[in-house]
Amino acid sequence: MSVWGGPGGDGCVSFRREKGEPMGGPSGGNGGRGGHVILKCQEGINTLAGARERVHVKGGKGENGKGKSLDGSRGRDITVSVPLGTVVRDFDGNVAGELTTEGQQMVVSLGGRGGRGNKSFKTNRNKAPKLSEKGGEGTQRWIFLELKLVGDVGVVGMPNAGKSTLLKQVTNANPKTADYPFTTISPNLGVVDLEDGKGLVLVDIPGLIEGASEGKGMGVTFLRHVQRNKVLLHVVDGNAEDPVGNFKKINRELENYDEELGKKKQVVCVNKCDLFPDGGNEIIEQIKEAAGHTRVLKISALRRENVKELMYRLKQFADAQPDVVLEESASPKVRFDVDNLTADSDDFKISSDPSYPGQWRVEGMYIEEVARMTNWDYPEAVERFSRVLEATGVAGVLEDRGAQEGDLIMIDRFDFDFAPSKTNPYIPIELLEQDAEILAREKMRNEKELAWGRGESRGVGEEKEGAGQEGEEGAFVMYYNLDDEDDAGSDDEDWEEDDEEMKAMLGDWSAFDDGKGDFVAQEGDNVSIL
Ligand SMILES: Nc1nc2c(ncn2[C@@H]2O[C@H](COP(=O)(O)OP(=O)(O)OP(=O)(O)O)[C@@H](O)[C@H]2O)c(=O)[nH]1
Ligand SMILES: [Mg+2]
Repeated sequence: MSVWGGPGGDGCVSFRREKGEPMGGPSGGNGGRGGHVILKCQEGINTLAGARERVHVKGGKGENGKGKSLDGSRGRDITVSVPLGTVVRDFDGNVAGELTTEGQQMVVSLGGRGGRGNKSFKTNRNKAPKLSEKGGEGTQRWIFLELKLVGDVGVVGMPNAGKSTLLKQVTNANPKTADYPFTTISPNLGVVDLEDGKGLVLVDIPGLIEGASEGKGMGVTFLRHVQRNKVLLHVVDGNAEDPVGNFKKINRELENYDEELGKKKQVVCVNKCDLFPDGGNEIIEQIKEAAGHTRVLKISALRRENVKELMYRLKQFADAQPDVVLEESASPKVRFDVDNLTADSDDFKISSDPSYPGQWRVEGMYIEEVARMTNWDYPEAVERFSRVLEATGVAGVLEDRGAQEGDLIMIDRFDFDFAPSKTNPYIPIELLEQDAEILAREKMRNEKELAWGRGESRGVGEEKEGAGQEGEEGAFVMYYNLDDEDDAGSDDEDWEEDDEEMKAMLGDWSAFDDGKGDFVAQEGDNVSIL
């Protein structure tokens, strides 16, 4: 399944315009974050079929920020319901986690961050910032879902031994049974209702043959399903040519597949005893000897002989065994809920090819994401990006490696000229701290949201791809509010006092004006940017 977090909404650049206050403060709202893609564990779903139908799942787009300091709303989270026991892996097969309890959620793809609007860039140094960020892209990845059947007892044995027949007779399941090997091609789960109200969950898997642990037959793919069962029920066809030999073969395969599986406690039933001329006692004795224990019972699955007795003994035995904790599920190897901006900003790589002098490729999750979120239409944003290059140390390393002014720098899909002397590194550390603060806040909010089980009310029926609220195109919004008295001076009170200073700072802002403003930058105007 390809999962793709929705893109974040773009931040907006706007300034308040009000009667008597032609130049209000910056009021461009932040874009909303894109919708996450979330897997949610739900009882009552028994297969991954629903999830499998959905090859591409994409979170909703965050709404763009608007004028009047209005932040865009968040893109819609998309929740995909999965059954209990779903294991989630990345493209390379690394386990990212496992969903085992009702309501448990896992973010498999984060929505992109909302871009900051210009109000967020306002500082004492720059009270009229003319830049905003673009919304971040959501992470896209392929994930693989696999259902680990969670049962008490794994039923193993040769093909045609009667495993499915037994399941059919004692549980609510109705698997196919037939007089040929490999009738069962995928695992079946059945619950035995024992009279005292307790249930016993049996997992019936396809028959195993010699060499199964090396991939022969079809059993090997299913052996991992029984790895977590507390107990194995080994079904032996007592009517086969060599029941004891078969019994040993299966045990060898289990052991070869996984040492732990080989050691797992077994209960053995010798099936089809209705066909034994001598009642099968001899076979029972031989198997007890081969097994090294006495948990061996003869039954006839078809005639339900001794079957109830077997189930009670199984239940008793299973209850006495400790729960199985598989190492794999205990420690996920990859995480899906981290985004690029929470990556370490110092973690970047610079490469150059001697046959292309003057060209440098900079790679790093953090710096690439900042580049993608930079709105290159705003000179201030470009300037800001240069400063991020300095603050993260990228510019310094480039210089150390011999990069010259005018060299081509490539970051993600962006190319630009290296201009070390042009950038103006005011307090670059503050710049990163400001970013770090925003990120930390956002992260906390996300975590809280997920902890509260946001989206719990969303049913399966709503799992369509959400369009989200599509934001307006373009991040540039001029907001004129000449008549609205109520708003006057509501947020940016300090603005009035600084009016003259502002005019000077605004530089060429009037170029964007529709004629109502009358500020024209003069040579020598102090234009400060952060
Ligand atoms: N006479 C007799 N036949 C049985 C008994 N149990 C199962 N069978 C028959 O054995 C055949 C195989 O049974 P299945 O339950 O399909 O065997 P399986 O172990 O699930 O086989 P695979 O799914 O191929 O691994 C069927 O024709 C059953 O009717 C029994 O106790 N007595
Ligand atoms: Mg079967």
